[in-house]
Amino acid sequence: MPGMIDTHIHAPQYMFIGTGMERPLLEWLACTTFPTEDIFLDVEIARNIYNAVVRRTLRNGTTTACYFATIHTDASILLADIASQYGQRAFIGKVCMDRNDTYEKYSETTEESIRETERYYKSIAYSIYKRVKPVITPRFAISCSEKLLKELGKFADEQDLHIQSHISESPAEIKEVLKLFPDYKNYTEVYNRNKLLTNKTVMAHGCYLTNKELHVFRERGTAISHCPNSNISLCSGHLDVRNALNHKVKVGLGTDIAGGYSISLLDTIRKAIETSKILYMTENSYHVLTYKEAFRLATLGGSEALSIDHITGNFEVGKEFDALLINPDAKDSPFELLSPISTEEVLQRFLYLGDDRNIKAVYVAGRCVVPFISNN
Ligand SMILES: Nc1nc2[nH]cnc2c(=O)[nH]1
Ligand SMILES: [Zn+2]
Repeated sequence: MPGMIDTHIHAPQYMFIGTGMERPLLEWLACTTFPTEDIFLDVEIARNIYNAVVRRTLRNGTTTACYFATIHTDASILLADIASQYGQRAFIGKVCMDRNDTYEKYSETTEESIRETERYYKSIAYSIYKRVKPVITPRFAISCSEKLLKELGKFADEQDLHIQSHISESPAEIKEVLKLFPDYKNYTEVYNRNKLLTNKTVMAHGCYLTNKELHVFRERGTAISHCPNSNISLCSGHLDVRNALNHKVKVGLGTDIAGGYSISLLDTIRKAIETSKILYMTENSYHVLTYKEAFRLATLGGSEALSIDHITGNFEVGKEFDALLINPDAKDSPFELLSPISTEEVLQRFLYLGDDRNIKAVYVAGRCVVPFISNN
């Protein structure tokens, strides 16, 4: 099958995956996330965690990952180096934040953030990495001044770069954004007026976007990364994917490690279907996401979200070969194939029950990357 695409994952947060999800978003950021990310100033800690996260994502069939790193430029460059060594297709952002009232230690000055983003960009863009690209990464509106947003939007525009951030994830977050940006009519406008919504932008979550805001997303060609595990784990809300798709907004899937606790896009597929079933239970006219639609979101949908659907996402002739070799009958498989079943049923069973034990090999651009090619 085609390789899967994680359109939103925080590499440093792999350090505390599966723990600390008792608090809602803003408290979770202040108490768990910022203190952990802060220690990535130490590149040896970063090396250890980044090696582990790249290996684990690849083994689970993530051929393309769109990563947030931390505010630290050198550790972010190291993540790019590790992804490249293992042969993963990756978009990697040095995180920008010049405002952090909840954990002041973990922030930059506006000038530092801009200067370091340029240094980071140059280091990746002029490197030998063929399939690792830099992403302009304002963390979210709460952690950025208007000046920083404007400068980052300008820089992304000048260099024609990818952009990633978070939007409308939780009610408390939205309330804070509207308080900090009183001259803007909604959250979407904060990014749009600062040139941060383009057809190379991926915004995570979007649970509370209004139809008017979705319309702007459609007009700009901006994508949403649907992160259902995280949305549930942090009690943030639900994205109505059907409505986003009906508005012709590009949608991909994201694990959002470690707001989400599973690194596997198979889990994200399941949670996306389950979220849509929850919405159906409150509104019977709702059309539940089918497993085929969720499979598409994890593959071609992700490539559309990242504007790389001319390169990857399915097996169309002319694209690069990003693929998984699945063995549904693996010796230690988590499911059986007892009665004769159709290929579609095998796929469905793998999507619902399979895991990395069924993924025998992973290819990126025709090169076998699992079993691993790097022995870091
Ligand atoms: N889920 C999630 N939302 C955020 N909003 C700003 N930063 C983050 C983050 O690290 N994770
Ligand atoms: Zn996130």
